[in-house]
Parts: sequence; C-alpha cells; structure tokens
Amino acid sequence: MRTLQKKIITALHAVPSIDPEKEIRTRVDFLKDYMKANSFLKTYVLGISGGQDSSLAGTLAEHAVTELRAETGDDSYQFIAVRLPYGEQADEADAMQSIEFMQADQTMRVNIKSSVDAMEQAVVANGIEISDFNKGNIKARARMIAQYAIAGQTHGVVIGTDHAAEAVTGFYTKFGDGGADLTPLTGLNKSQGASMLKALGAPAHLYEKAPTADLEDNRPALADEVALGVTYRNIDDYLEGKEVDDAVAEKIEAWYLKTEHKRHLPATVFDEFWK
Ligand SMILES: NC(=O)c1ccc[n+]([C@@H]2O[C@H](COP(=O)([O-])OP(=O)(O)OC[C@H]3O[C@@H](n4cnc5c(N)ncnc54)[C@H](O)[C@@H]3O)[C@@H](O)[C@H]2O)c1
Ligand SMILES: Nc1ncnc2c1ncn2[C@@H]1O[C@H](COP(=O)(O)O)[C@@H](O)[C@H]1O
Ligand SMILES: O=P(O)(O)OP(=O)(O)O
Ligand SMILES: [Mg+2]
Repeated sequence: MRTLQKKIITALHAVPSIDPEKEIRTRVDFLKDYMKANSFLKTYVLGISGGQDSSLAGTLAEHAVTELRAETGDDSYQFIAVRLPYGEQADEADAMQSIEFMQADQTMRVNIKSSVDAMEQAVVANGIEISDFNKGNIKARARMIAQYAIAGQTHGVVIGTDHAAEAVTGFYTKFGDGGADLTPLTGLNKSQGASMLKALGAPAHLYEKAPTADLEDNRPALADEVALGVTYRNIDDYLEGKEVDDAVAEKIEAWYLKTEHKRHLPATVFDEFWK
C-alpha cells in the first residue's frame, strides 16, 4: 500500500469492510449517547436533499429519537428533516420520498433562493464578481444557517453527512455542509453507506442515484465524479487499502493535500498541520 494511503486510511477511520447491521447499531447508539450526555439537547436537525448520505443519516437519526422516546417517555426527542431547495429542485420527488421513507417526525422547508441571491447582490455591489461555483458555496452555507436557526430554537444539534469518501477529497463546503455538530457517517465509504441504506430497506434509487452536490446554476445536478475526476468506486478502493492506478491515487492524494485545512479547526500559531 502507498505510504500516504495508509496514513489517510488511519486519519479518516476508514475500514476495508463493514457489517451493515452492526454499523447501523453503532451509529444509532452514538447519536443516542450524545443526547443522553447532553440532557439539554432534544432534536436532531438535518437537511434532506434526496441523495444517499442525507437519506442514511436521517434514517439513523429517526431510529435514534424513536428509541430515545421509548426508553425515556420524553416525546420532546424529535428528528426534524429540513428541505432546503434553491428555488425549484429538479429531484424534489426523491427528497420527499427520502423523508417519507425515514418517517421524519417533523419536516420544515426553507427556500434559500432569496437569501442567497440577496447575499450575492450585496457582495457584487462592491465591484467583485461571484462565480457560479462560488455562489454554489453560498448556497451550502445558507443551508447551514437555516439548519442552525432551527437547532437554536429547538434545543437541537445539526447533523452533518460527511464520511470518509467525501472527507478524503474535501468535497464539501467549508462551514457550509461541512458545518455541523455530529457526523454519524464518519469513516464510512460510499458503498458502505449504500449497503447500510439497503439493510435499512430504503428505496434502491436513493442509494443507486449519482451523487451530486447540485450547487451550480449553470451545471445542474453535476455528478460529483465528474467534478472530482475520479469515481467513488476508485475512492472506495483506495480507502479500502486496495491497489489503484497510480494516476487515480495521485489525484485522490492531491485533493487530500489541497483540502487539509478543511479537516482542522481554523489554523493558529500553535498548529503544525499547515506547515
Ligand atoms: N457543483 C458542484 O459539485 C460544486 C459546486 C461548488 C462547490 N463544490 C464542491 O464543494 C467543495 C467546496 O469548494 P471549495 O473547496 O472551492 O470551497 P470552500 O469554500 O469549501 O473552501 C475554500 C475556502 O477555504 C479557504 N481556504 C482555501 N485554502 C485554504 C488553506 N490552505 N488554508 C486555510 N483556508 C483555506 C478559503 O477561505 C477559501 O475561500 C469542493 O469540493 C467543490 O468541488 C461542488
Ligand atoms: N437541496 C437540499 N436540501 C436539503 N439539504 C441539502 C440540499 N442539498 C444539500 N443538502 C445537505 O447538504 C449535504 C451535503 O450534500 P452533498 O450532496 O454531499 O454536497 C446533504 O447531505 C444535505 O444534508
Ligand atoms: O449528501 P446527499 O444526501 O446529497 O448525498 P450525495 O452526496 O450522494 O448527493
Ligand atoms: Mg447531494
């Protein structure tokens, strides 16, 4: 195995294989234990896009609150699914089917379009341009703001959907979808997440559809794999410690090194990671 590959696998808690049922139990218990250790907390808040990762994290959260309510008799434990479209979302039906499958206790909807467009205009008024790509990151951060507003009013925590196959390339917006309180999918790769959704009985198209951040106006539903230049199969193989083409490994490692700052708190004079 490549030296950096080994280091990355350890740093991201990636493993070559999982028992889906066991992982579901471990991660539901993690969510529950966190609530029990912080008695003030009552809700989990998560944006549901209609993609694989939020379908999985949301289902785990709903399992966690269902068990917490049964064990404590406290019905204030709630999972709040949040729809956060920018205007009309093309795969809205998938998002609603995802929420229906997980049987979220509450569903809220915040259309982020007006706030994102207002932010864009207010920045552009200074004479600098906002690229379509950069505007995509404003959308991801607007979603974070909405979720924290809901968490702040409901004694809640925001769930993030980051996992090893995204963390390795830093394929998330810093302080956008990367801004969260609990990340129950940490360490999993993409196919492991799919196997857990399958074990949970989710509709197949929720874990078979092409992963997309869907952040750009000009390239709607752009597949992550196209944006990254490597496939999730490549990434999963790399994280499972398998031998992959040198060109693929180099691409993944270049993403990893470039995005090291995202896997840390803001850099300080006491840190070494950036040197
Ligand atoms: N359509 C899409 O799929 C789409 C659209 C937008 C973004 N994305 C993805 O979302 C992710 C976010 O994009 P991004 O990474 O360009 O934006 P980001 O906002 O997440 O990170 C860039 C910001 O991080 C900070 N930064 C950059 N280098 C740094 C360093 N060395 N040390 C400390 N801080 C540093 C700067 O503030 C910079 O503006 C990417 O993976 C991108 O591909 C996807
Ligand atoms: N359109 C969306 N509605 C609600 N939540 C969303 C939406 N798009 C993204 N999200 C949230 O962000 C994460 C990350 O999405 P990626 O596809 O991995 O970029 C997603 O899991 C949702 O929680
Ligand atoms: O984060 P999601 O739910 O949007 O999943 P994906 O990354 O597969 O689009
Ligand atoms: Mg997505």
